[in-house]
Amino acid sequence: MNMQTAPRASHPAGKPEVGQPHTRNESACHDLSIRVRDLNLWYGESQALKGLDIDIFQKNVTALIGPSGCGKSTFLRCLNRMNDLIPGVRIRGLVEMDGRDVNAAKMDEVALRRRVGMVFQKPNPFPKSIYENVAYAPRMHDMVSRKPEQDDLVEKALRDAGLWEEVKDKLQQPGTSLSGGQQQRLCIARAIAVQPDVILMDEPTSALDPISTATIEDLMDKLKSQFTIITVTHNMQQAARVADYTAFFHLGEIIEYNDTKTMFSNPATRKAEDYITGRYG
Ligand SMILES: Nc1ncnc2c1ncn2[C@@H]1O[C@H](COP(=O)(O)OP(=O)(O)OP(=O)(O)O)[C@@H](O)[C@H]1O
Repeated sequence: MNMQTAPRASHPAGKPEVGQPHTRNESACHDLSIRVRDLNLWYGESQALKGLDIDIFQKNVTALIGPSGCGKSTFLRCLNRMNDLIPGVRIRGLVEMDGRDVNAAKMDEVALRRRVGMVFQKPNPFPKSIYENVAYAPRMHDMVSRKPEQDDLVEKALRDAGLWEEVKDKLQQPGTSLSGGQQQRLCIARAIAVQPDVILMDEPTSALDPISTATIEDLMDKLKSQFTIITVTHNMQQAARVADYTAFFHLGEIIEYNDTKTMFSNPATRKAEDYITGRYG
């Protein structure tokens, strides 16, 4: 890992105050993908995110960990404005992607969601063929005009998602006819087909068997050369295996954020240590 790109604690001398996130040195931000400052979110009267500060780096895997209900999925949805679809949600604070305010009135939400793909816990292919699952969005975004171009794009996305060899002879079969692990790779192919900058993954392997899980983890490792990946996981071994950086959430706050190796070998806060070692949550 390039240490210049590693997140540094805002308190490099030692342990930060509990509740005070580590954030990266702002002077070296050439590889920054997402910058979040003082992000707060309320569902009605209930505050789910409290003053989040975090920098997320391009072409790395960042894992979001923490006990159930601490705000990981809510935070993920702030990055592609999916919370806008939930009635009663109020958001205050800054989310910048490549220097542009995601919540600005002039931000085109459709364009934003093209740049920020999402993969969910439960594989959710469209009720269409394998081919159409991948081809649909690029066509909608006018990324392809001719059929051969579209065929190439579908093949590339399926290859990049590690699924091509398994489906190349049955592209017209329904996406739902695949196994759960294959469906999840199809959803990843669908997400990457529009060439996003960022892929959000919300517990992408929690519905999968260990072999499919390992396949997706290997895939994440490969895909990070092309995409910035942010993943929510309850599986500590998975975070340790796949993530370059890890953020520990607790009760709507980011308590600790660091490179994964440091987070798992030498957590700076007691809460993160207790969670990682299974003494909490
Ligand atoms: N649509 C919603 N309406 C109201 N409250 C919500 C909504 N979604 C989430 N919440 C609340 O916001 C808080 C954070 O939830 P969130 O789903 O973001 O946590 P999480 O860390 O992803 O949890 P889990 O690990 O169980 O998926 C919880 O208290 C939850 O009940």
